[in-house]
Amino acid sequence: MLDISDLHVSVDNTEVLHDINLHIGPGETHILMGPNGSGKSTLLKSIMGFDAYTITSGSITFKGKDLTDMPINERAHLGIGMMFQQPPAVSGLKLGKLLAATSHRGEDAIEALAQSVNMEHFLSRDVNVGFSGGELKRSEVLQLKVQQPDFLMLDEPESGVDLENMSLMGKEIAGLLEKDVRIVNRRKSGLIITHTGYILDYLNADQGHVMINGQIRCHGNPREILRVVKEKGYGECLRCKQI
Ligand SMILES: Nc1ncnc2c1ncn2[C@@H]1O[C@H](COP(=O)(O)OP(=O)(O)OP(=O)(O)O)[C@@H](O)[C@H]1O
Repeated sequence: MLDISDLHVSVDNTEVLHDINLHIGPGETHILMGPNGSGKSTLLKSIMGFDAYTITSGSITFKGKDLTDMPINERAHLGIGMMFQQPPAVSGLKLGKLLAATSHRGEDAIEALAQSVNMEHFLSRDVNVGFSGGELKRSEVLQLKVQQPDFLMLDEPESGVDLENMSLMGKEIAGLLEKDVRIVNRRKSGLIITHTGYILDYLNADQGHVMINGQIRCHGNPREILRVVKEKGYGECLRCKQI
């Protein structure tokens, strides 16, 4: 589904990502870990196609199509969706209007989806304006439920979410990734950035990757990576090729 080859990305003329290679097949969920400032969000935003992130060499291919010169809206149309670490607030635009404008769903269908994540009272509020940390994340999940992307990128879905809401979020994200569908029939894929690994309590991930200083330095079993990082820190990921 997603193929990244020899990717180099610059921000403000400074190279942030160096020689990234990543393959995510249909139905697979991958976890991305790494220290603060190592380039994880930069990778997600480069895949989404934000202007500030310049691909200086290498390629990103999604469903066989080269994304390099494709605008964000076309990438979203092709099936890429993203939950931001810090979603932007949009004054003057109601959440309900945004959801109606970005989908073919009617008011009743949007209301039902909003109820499923306890967000029905937020449809008449400006997008993300004054939302609490947990409300922001539920708003992002709601937008993804409306979009139903084939490839989900989640940037720290656990941050700012209380335990009760984490359970709701975890189950919703597992649903978006079709974890209830048999693996041979599952088509939805995901790439999830996590520092804590709490999301792994709600869904199985197939692969884990560790990014350090703009390079993916380690691949392996996500839970094993989490255990080693908790016990020994990211330095261990530089010492071993494969956890
Ligand atoms: N728009 C930008 N302008 C300048 N520098 C940027 C920009 N975006 C990212 N960077 C820099 O690129 C580096 C990687 O940032 P990024 O947000 O990708 O890290 P991260 O691994 O997601 O970190 P964290 O775990 O703290 O969220 C950082 O040094 C950051 O300051």
